[in-house]
Amino acid sequence: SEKKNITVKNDSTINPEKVLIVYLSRTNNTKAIAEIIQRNVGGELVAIELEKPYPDNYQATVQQVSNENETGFLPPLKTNIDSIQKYDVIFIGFPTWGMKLPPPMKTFLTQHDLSGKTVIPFNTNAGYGIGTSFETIKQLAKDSKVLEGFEMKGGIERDGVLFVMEGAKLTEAEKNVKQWLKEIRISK
Ligand SMILES: Cc1cc2nc3c(=O)[nH]c(=O)nc-3n(C[C@H](O)[C@H](O)[C@H](O)COP(=O)(O)O)c2cc1C
Repeated sequence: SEKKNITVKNDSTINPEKVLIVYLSRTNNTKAIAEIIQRNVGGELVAIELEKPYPDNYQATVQQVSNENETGFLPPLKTNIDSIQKYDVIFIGFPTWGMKLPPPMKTFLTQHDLSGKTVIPFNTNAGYGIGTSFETIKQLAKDSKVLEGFEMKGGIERDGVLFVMEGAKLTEAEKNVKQWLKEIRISK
């Protein structure tokens, strides 16, 4: 069988089987980026699901997330990756929530030992950017090598703009992701 390898900055080569792409996505924009990464790099794609999903209502979710951030509550996950040791490269995707890393991603980073691994963040947001999310990843994955992350504008749920990653926007996303992967020297 044909073995495909991807290259990282330090010249080591890794098997796509050692790549995990884990993501949180409410309206599927970050999911679309995760799928683009998988098409270009390979790897296993895993959606983060909660034991108790957030409300459908946007404002109620904003309020709940704000409370969780204030109290440091880590919402329990339904998703558990018990084979985390077999991965060397972990892409971590999420939307910006309240200009922060969404609480479920804090749960994920707290519950999995990523020391010695390469961690690569990616994000979509409503146009206000990543906030403190990438910084928080560096703090929570302090023994990992955290590479330069990817971000782009996705939906604006507040204004009723949900999924946007189709047509010209999807083409733009594909172009941007490919460019970023080249910059961080991750290629098939
Ligand atoms: C609870 C909540 C809070 C949000 N807070 C922000 C924010 O602070 N800044 C921002 O740019 N977008 C914010 N957004 C918008 C999302 O980041 C944006 O729509 C993103 O593309 C959604 O990704 P998804 O489709 O993968 O869920 C928020 C969305 C939700 C649901």
